[in-house]
Amino acid sequence: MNWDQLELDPRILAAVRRAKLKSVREVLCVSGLDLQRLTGLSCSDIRQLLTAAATACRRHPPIPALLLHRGECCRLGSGFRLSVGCPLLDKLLRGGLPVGGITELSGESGSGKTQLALQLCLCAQYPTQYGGLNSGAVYICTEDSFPIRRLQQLIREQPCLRSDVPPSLISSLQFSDHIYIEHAADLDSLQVCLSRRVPLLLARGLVQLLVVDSVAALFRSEFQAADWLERNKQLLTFSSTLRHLSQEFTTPVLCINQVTNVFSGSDGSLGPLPSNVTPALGLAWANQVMVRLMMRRLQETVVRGEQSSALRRLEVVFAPHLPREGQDAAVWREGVRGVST
Ligand SMILES: Nc1ncnc2c1ncn2[C@@H]1O[C@H](COP(=O)(O)OP(=O)(O)OP(=O)(O)O)[C@@H](O)[C@H]1O
Repeated sequence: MNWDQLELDPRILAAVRRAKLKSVREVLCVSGLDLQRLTGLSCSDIRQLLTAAATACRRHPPIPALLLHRGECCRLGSGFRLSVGCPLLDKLLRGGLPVGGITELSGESGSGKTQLALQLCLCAQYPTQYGGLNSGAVYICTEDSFPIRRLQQLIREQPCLRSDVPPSLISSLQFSDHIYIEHAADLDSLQVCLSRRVPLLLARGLVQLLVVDSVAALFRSEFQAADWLERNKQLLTFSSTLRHLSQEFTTPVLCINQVTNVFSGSDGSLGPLPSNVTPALGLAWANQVMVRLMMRRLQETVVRGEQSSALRRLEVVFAPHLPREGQDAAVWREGVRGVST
C-alpha cells in the first residue's frame, strides 16, 4: 500500500514523506506524540493521518459496533447476531451472539455450556430471518469426545424448540451434514486446525460459526505454573488467530471456558466459597474476549410436566453493547431455554 492511496491533505502527505516513514503500517506502530515529533504536524493532522492509515489497512469494513446498540440490528434476522434459539435468552443478548468477535461462555461443569454450544450449531443453519446465518458450524473438541447422541436428540427436538420456524423448513435442513467436528488434543494440532482447516471451511462458506470446547483444557494441561510467560504468549497467538478469523469472515466465535475457584481470604485460608468462581486463564485471555457470559447452576429445580431440570442462570459478565444482566434458564430435551420468573 502506498501513500497516495491515503485520502489526505497533500500537506500532511508531504510531511509524512519528509519524515521518511517507510510504510502506512509503520504509521500505526508509532505513537501519536512520536508522529508529531517526526513530522512536525499538529495534533489534529496526526489524528487525520492515523484515521486514514487505519482505514486503509483494514481489509474489510468494520463491524458497525455502534449499530449494535440500535434497534435495527437487535432484531433477529439482522445478520449481525446469531440467535440462541430462545426468545428470552435472545432478549438478554439483544438478538444473540455478535458476529466479528470472541464470545466466551464459562461456567462450572454440568452448567450447560456444551448444551448451549450445540444449540448454536443448529441455530446457525437457519436462514437469517429466523436468526440464523444460513451456514454450518465447526466444533473443535479439545478435551471430551463430541456429544453426538445429544446432538441427534437436539435435532429431533428442533420442532419443539423452534416453534417460530415452519416445520417444513426444519425438516428440509440436514443439520448433521453441516457440523464439522474437529479434535485437537494439543496446542500444535489446535493451531494447525485453526490455521488450515477452519479458514478453508469459512472461505468456502461451509461454516459461519466456530466453537472451541474448551479453551482452558489445553492451556492448563500443557503448561506448569512457572511457564506462565510462555503460556501467555501461546494464548495471545491463539486468541489473535481466533479474532482474525472472526473478523475476516464476519463469523461468531464461541469459546467455552472452565472456571477456577476464588479464595475468600487474602491468604486463601478460608477456602473457596461455593459460588465464588472466575473464568480460567486470567487477564491475558480476558483481554482478548469481546463478550463474556457465565452459566451458573443454581440449587433450585424447575419442573415441566414429567421433566425436571436444575435451574441455571445465564449472565452477561461484560460486553460492549450489553448491560450486566442475567436470565434464568433450564436444559430440556429440546435444548436450553429461558425460564420466566
Ligand atoms: N437430554 C437431556 N435432557 C435434559 N437435560 C440434559 C440432557 N442432556 C444433558 N442435560 C443437562 O445438561 C447437563 C450437562 O451440560 P453440559 O454437558 O453442557 O455441561 P458443561 O457445562 O459443558 O460441563 P463440562 O464443563 O463438564 O463439559 C446435564 O447435567 C443435564 O443437566
